[in-house]
Amino acid sequence: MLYTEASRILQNVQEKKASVKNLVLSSKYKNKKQLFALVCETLKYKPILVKILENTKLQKREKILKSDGLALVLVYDFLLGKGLIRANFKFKNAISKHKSALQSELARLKVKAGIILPRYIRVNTLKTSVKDVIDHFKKEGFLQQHITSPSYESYISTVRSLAKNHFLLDIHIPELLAFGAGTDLHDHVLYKSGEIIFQDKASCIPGYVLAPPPGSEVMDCCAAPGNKTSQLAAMMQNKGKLHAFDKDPKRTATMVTMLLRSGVLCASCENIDFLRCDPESPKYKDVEYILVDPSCSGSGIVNRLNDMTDDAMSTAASRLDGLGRIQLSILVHAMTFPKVKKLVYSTCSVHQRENESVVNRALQLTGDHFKLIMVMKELPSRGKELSEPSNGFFQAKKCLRMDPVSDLTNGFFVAMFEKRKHVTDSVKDIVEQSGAKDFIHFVSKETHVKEKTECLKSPKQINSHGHDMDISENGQTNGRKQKVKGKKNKLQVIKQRVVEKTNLKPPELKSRNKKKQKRKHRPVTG
Ligand SMILES: C[S@@+](CC[C@H](N)C(=O)[O-])C[C@H]1O[C@@H](n2cnc3c(N)ncnc32)[C@H](O)[C@@H]1O
Repeated sequence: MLYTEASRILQNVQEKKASVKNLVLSSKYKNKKQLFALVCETLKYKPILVKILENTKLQKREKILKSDGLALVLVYDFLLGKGLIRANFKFKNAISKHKSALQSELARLKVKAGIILPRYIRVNTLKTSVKDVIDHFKKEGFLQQHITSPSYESYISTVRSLAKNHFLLDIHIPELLAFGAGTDLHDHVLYKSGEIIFQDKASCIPGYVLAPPPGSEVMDCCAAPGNKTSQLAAMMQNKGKLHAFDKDPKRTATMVTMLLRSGVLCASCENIDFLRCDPESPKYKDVEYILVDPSCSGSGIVNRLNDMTDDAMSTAASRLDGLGRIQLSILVHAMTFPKVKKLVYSTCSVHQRENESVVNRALQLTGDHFKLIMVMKELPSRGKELSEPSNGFFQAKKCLRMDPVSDLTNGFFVAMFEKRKHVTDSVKDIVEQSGAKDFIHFVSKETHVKEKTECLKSPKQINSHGHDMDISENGQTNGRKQKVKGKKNKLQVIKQRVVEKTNLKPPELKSRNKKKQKRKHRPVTG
């Protein structure tokens, strides 16, 4: 029923009869969340699924798959979704007979798009040593490869040619091993015991360059599921204090489990919104190192097959601007912690709006209190200059970009800041004067309301309590709709106040400085 219903909806969407949302809501299928997700994901991957169907001639071979919609949803779920666990025998059989043809066609298309990455593992030095792990793999028959010359080209070509049972000790990150693409170590004893951690090379760089020494006090603002947190703890040799925050309760719980398995003892995990965390609190008065790795569009992540899909949603300018606003508030908020001296900002996005633009604005909003530090100058992919940097001194080249084609990692961005030594004013005052504090306050509220609204709009919430709900025409429950309306009104009031006080609409803060200098600051509350 799920697959036939999803197929019917796909067909209707194709014929432009109605929107996915309306078709799902009017469907008789009970689990709207499941149906909505299946249709949306199939649509997202449609271009690659169509190619797979054409090249394997599946529809000609299996009469049951004559309908395009049904073939698409089944192949999607088999290759990229939940693996047809909800399908009946007829459907499962029709697809699994062609398992190897389908899988190799998917792999072939990935290779063609040049997006096959090696399998990177980070050795967890809290539990073992690089030497012991290498010896372990060698004993199991894996072959260690070595680069033939110290050049980056030689390194990349060695990584590119790694076979499944080959591995290389990375030349940049000392605890990192690269294995040939397709090496599956999920059942490996070292993974299960937390001695090795799956972590893309690019994602190891923020922690590596932040390099908190043992005994230091560190903050990981957006920490779950905790890969970078455990790396930071390893660099600190479990000595010192590591505050790990995440606002998502489920992800925080996953992080706690993951950190326990990794032998992390110096971290305290809190399920909180970092924007509501008070920099003046005595709890954080000694924090000197901060990692800011906020939510982003994920457009750099290769496994999502972004290059091969029509993922217009993820790149819509308005969505990127929204993300950029949140990322900027988190970064600037982190900069206001009184003792911070080194700060790293990272995303797995390829968009300037989430990367260089955020860095540029953060520098602007915090006066000359922070300077950009060159991130790993030995790596060739650098930040991209903005066409219109809003201040003169922004040097994008100091930031690092990692690129799937030239660096064999996910697309990634890293910027590093250092607090200037000569500054005497507190960054908090500067941020208040520049209007950024009002802005952060606004974004925090806006995100909160948006999240509530999104929850209501999504079919997930319609069914989430497991009982029939009073679904109105547009799919929202009447009582909950009222509540959101109330929250939205409240947000409008806050926005109005920010606009009145700052004479601009968040996030356009450029002219704020001049105007603010003429007036005395009155912080916005509420
Ligand atoms: C890119 S992920 C972090 C990945 C993590 N650093 C790692 O390496 O495993 C971003 C995380 O930020 C969290 N997040 C987003 N906004 C936040 C906020 N205002 N306060 C705390 N956590 C936040 C999200 O819940 C998400 O888990």
